[in-house]
Amino acid sequence: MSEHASNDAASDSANAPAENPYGGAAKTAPGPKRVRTRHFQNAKREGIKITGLTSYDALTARIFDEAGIDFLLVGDSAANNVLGYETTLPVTLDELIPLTRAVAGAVQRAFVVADMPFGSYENGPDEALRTAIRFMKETGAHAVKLEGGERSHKQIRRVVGAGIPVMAHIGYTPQSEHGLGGHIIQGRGEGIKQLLADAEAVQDAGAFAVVLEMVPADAARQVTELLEIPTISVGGGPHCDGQLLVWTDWAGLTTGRIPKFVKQYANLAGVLREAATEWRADVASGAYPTEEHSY
Ligand SMILES: Nc1nc(=O)c2c([nH]1)NC[C@@H]1CN(c3ccc(C(=O)N[C@@H](CCC(=O)O)C(=O)O)cc3)CN21
Ligand SMILES: CC(C)C(=O)C(=O)O
Ligand SMILES: [Mg+2]
Repeated sequence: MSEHASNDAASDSANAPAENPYGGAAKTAPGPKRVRTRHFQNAKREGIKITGLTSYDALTARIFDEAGIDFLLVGDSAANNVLGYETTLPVTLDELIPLTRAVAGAVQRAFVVADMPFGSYENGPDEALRTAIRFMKETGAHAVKLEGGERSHKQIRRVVGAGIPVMAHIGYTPQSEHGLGGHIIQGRGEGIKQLLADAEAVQDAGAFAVVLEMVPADAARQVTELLEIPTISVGGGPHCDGQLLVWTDWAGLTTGRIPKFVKQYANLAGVLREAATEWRADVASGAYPTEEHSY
């Protein structure tokens, strides 16, 4: 939703651009003052790319908001990236609520999406609405996201019917890793039929946007052309209406294996490791603290 090329960040050095004395990118992003669901629709119509990053805390939320990222997803990927679980399956609604509140409380412009965790909506529309209401009441998020296409149609419809915007998520759905048999690309070959059916289903149910995770670029292009609502790619190639990445992968903070679809825009793990090593040495040698850091 910015007029700027989406890879502006790549050309910025780690140092702050001159225009902002506080560091970081421009304080005022182009486009709307506060992003709303209609801006997602407008962006698709006008061919302006939508940008999203995950965020799990107030500090990163403020930075990404200032940089003009259009939406922040408080992903259940906090399971991996904050809480240290192997998969997203164990994380609970009670664990995600405080993280979501931190993000929603820190933004001025970005649209905040709360990711419904495994076990908080599959039982049916009543459970889905109960979960969505808790997120909206207790966190200040602007929308919820849940996984599944045809299988989640009733849940999406009920939540949307209560006035809560829903971002859908089809293709590879990490909460069903074991059902899908691993981290497997979806929508390949005959799989395109299910992907298109899922896409139609979530649009029909009233979702305002849909995440396409780990699907071939051509399949994502077909979905994007088929739907009126915007498609958001996470490993769905360049033809989608928007792009989303897990911030810790994108910023090089994740130290394990990262998916092939990620492009790293920084090396935070390296920066922090170096800083910690230097600080440890300074404390050992007495170089820190000096008088200027003492009372
Ligand atoms: N740090 C992190 N990044 C993510 O993208 C992410 C999470 N955590 N947690 C929740 C889900 C899980 N996701 C994943 C997890 C693994 C792969 C993966 O291993 N992909 C391989 C194999 C692809 C293939 O089948 O060939 C890859 O190289 O992309 C992809 C997405 C996406 N989400
Ligand atoms: C990978 C994205 C789409 C997600 O659902 C998450 O971060 O939890
Ligand atoms: Mg998720």
